[in-house]
Amino acid sequence: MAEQITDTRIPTVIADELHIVYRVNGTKTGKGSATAALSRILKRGGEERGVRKVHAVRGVSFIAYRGEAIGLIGSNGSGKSTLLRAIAGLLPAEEGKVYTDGQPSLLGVNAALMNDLTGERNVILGGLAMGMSREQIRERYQEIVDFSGINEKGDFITLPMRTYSSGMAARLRFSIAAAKDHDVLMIDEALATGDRSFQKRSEARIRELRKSAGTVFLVSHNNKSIRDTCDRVLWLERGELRMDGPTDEVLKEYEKFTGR
Ligand SMILES: Nc1ncnc2c1ncn2[C@@H]1O[C@H](COP(=O)(O)OP(=O)(O)OP(=O)(O)O)[C@@H](O)[C@H]1O
Repeated sequence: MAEQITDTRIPTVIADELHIVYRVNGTKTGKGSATAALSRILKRGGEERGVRKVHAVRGVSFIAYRGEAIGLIGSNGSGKSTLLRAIAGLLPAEEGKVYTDGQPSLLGVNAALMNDLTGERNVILGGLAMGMSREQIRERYQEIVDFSGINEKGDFITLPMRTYSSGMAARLRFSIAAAKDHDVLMIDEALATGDRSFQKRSEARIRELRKSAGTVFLVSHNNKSIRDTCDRVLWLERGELRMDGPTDEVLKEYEKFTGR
C-alpha cells in the first residue's frame, strides 16, 4: 500500500545533488599577460589550458522548510559560502539543481553597500535593493538606525561608511537586511563581527524572522551562536554534506571532529 503523506511543512529551498565548480584563469606561466588572455579567447572547445577548476560543492542535497533556522558549519574552505551564493542564484550549478520559493536574500559581511555614501544613504539604498518602497524605508528608518546602534557613540549615520569600523559596517548591513521580512534570509558570518550585545540583539531578531514564517540560514564558526539560533544544522566538509540533523546532535559530532 502506498505510504500516506503526512508532512505538512512547506519547502522553501530544495538542493538536489548540487555541484558547484569555480574556474580560475591564469594559473599557468604568462598568467596575467595580454597575450595569454588573447590566446585564451582564441582557443575554442575542450578544456582550456591554464584554467584550474575548484570543485567547491559536491553533490549536496537537502530540503529546507518554512519556519526553520538552519546553521551551516564546517572548516575553512568547506563550501559554506559557495552553497549560500548558489542558493541566492549568484553562482550557476555545474550539475544538479536548486529550487527556491520566493527570492532568497543573501546577507554577507561583504554585501555591497557603497562605502563613499553615508550610512543614511546606504539604509535607503539597501532598502530599495531589497524591494522596499521609499515609504516603507522612511517608516522603518529610525528602527534600522537604532537597531544597528551606529549612533550610540555620536552622529555616525551621517558620515560615509568608509569611516566605520568593520564591526559597525557589519552591524548596519545586518540591521538593513533584518528590517524586512524575508522568504529566505541567508546570513554569512554577520554575527561574528558585532560585539556581544549586538550579537544578542541579532539572535533575537533571527528568532523573530523565523516566526514570521521565513527560513533563515546562518553560516558561522561560532558554535554558541548556532546553538542559540538554529534548530537544525548542515555540516559541510570538503564540499560534501557530512551531516544534517538537529543542532545538538550535529554540533556534538562536529566538536569531536574539531577537537573542541
Ligand atoms: N571565487 C572563487 N574562485 C575560485 N575558488 C573559490 C572561490 N571562492 C571560493 N573558492 C574555493 O571554494 C572552496 C569553498 O570555499 P567557500 O568560501 O565556499 O568555503 P567556506 O566554507 O565558506 O569557508 P570559510 O569558513 O573559510 O569562510 C575553497 O576551496 C575555496 O578556495
